[in-house]
Amino acid sequence: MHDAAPLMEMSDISIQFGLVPALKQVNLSIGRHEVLAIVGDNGAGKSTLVKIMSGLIHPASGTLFWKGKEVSIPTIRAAAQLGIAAVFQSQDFCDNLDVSANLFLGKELTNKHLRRNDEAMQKKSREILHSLSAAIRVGQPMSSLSLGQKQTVSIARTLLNNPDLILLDEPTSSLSVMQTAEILSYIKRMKSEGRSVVMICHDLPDVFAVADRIAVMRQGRLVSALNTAHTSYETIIALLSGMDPGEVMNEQEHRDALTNITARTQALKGTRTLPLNEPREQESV
Ligand SMILES: Nc1ncnc2c1ncn2[C@@H]1O[C@H](COP(=O)(O)OP(=O)(O)OP(=O)(O)O)[C@@H](O)[C@H]1O
Repeated sequence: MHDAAPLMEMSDISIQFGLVPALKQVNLSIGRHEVLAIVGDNGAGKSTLVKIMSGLIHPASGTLFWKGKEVSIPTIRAAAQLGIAAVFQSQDFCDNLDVSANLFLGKELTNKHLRRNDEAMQKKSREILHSLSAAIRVGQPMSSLSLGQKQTVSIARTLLNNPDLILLDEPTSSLSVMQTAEILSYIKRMKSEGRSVVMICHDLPDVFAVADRIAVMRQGRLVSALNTAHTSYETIIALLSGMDPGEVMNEQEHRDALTNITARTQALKGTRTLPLNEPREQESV
């Protein structure tokens, strides 16, 4: 494994559902300690891409690298073993159980007599919620939680295995302004703990509030992946609406986007070390 390699690299990833090409030769890297937002219209391929990262579906072609090493991610369990955890939109909770029991749903801790160890689960749940600064009591019934608090529990669940990469599918959709602010603060906190986060998001203010880079997808292609600090709402909207990257990017964006692919390939082969903050483009068309 190469410490300087990106956390994950997706190279030439394609997949088709029947006659529908959902992803077409997508090249995308996820840096260490990076928040990457994926934006795009309905059907652009965002969820499919994230499902491939999470082991839910498998690409028809292309290669995945994890910390510089080629991997396949055939199952969610394989993803978890690598250090990848995901929150998808439909989360199953048991409303009759408390927060701690829901956090450990399907992964219950047991004592030496193989009985469920509620005390240990509550202790760990408290630690995780505290690490997020979430104001939720572990003994609270799930049914008493707001939508935002349920989303918090979903995110807390991902932290059980101490993952390096957390995948969030529209984590702020349907949330109030305050709830959204809370979820965004958790994303920042996870990054500050050294994790990387990939989030699919339709809301550009949320994207600009937390993302280090923004990957724009359209019709199964990655149009561009831009440093948030060097781009604007106008550029992202223009890319989303189908304009050519060359037409809408400013000089700095161009510089980011043109960082040469050879360096990236050399880094993958271990022959050159890319600094972590160096943009890893061309992650585009
Ligand atoms: N299981 C599937 N079977 C058939 N077609 C699928 C399947 N999953 C996705 N697709 C198709 O693949 C394309 C990409 O879908 P995907 O869900 O990845 O897009 P998306 O960008 O996440 O869209 P949305 O924002 O609406 O969730 C779409 O045309 C979609 O209809």
